[in-house]
Amino acid sequence: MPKFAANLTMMFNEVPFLDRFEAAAKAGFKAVEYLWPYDYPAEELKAKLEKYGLKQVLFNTAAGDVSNGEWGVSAIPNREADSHRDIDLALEYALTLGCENVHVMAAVVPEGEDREVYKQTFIKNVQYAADKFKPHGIKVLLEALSPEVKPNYLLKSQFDTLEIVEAVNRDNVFVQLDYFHAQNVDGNLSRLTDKLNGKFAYIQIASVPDRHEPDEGEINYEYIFNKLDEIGYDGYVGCEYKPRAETILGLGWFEKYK
Ligand SMILES: O=C(O)[C@H](O)C(=O)CO
Ligand SMILES: [Mg+2]
Repeated sequence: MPKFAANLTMMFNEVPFLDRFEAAAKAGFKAVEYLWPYDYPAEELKAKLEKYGLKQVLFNTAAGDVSNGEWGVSAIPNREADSHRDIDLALEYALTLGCENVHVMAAVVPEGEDREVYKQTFIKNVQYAADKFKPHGIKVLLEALSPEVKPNYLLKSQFDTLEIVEAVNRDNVFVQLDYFHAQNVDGNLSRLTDKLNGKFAYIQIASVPDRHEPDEGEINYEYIFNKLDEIGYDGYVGCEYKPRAETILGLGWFEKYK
């Protein structure tokens, strides 16, 4: 049976971020993910995790200058210093929070820029992250994002991500398989899961097309969860969805997995 993590960036928005740890624990979650921890001292977040008996299972490297269209810097040429600074900071937070997975964000490739240069830049920076994280048992996760969510992001298809994972050639680098993006871009989720088996170490879920709870839309998540059990997937499943209404009202799907 999958192990679920509440995404505190997208869920429980009824309360301020620091109160979402309690809300997630009260709702029955034992693990949490969120996009970025950097607005808070790591020790403050660690105290929340300990108080509510939660495991931190994922967060991202910094997004960069979002107001200027950035969504990750580790694939941007001539920004290696920023990338390594973000990776080092992520390592500090991961060690304090006891988090074993860090999603190293790539970058948006502006129109007219050479995607190949961005790709080669990303490979080198991911190797840096992998080598820094390895001694601490921390995995590097790489994720493709659908153009609907993030136009011109370097990684679009799950196979773009797999190509980078294989080129990086480190044993602690894996695909972060977000079925919402995978359905929007690649489809054929059952066969995709088989093809990526052994190459992914983290899953995220949301309905398609509306990115809500996994009990609606075109993905049969009950079937997917059974498939993950069949292949022996023992990682986490992040609930990276926008609740239709108040979060707790949409958690009926979760009852049987608590
Ligand atoms: O948006 C997503 O699906 C990613 O998981 C993320 O955290 C930032 O793009
Ligand atoms: Mg995701």
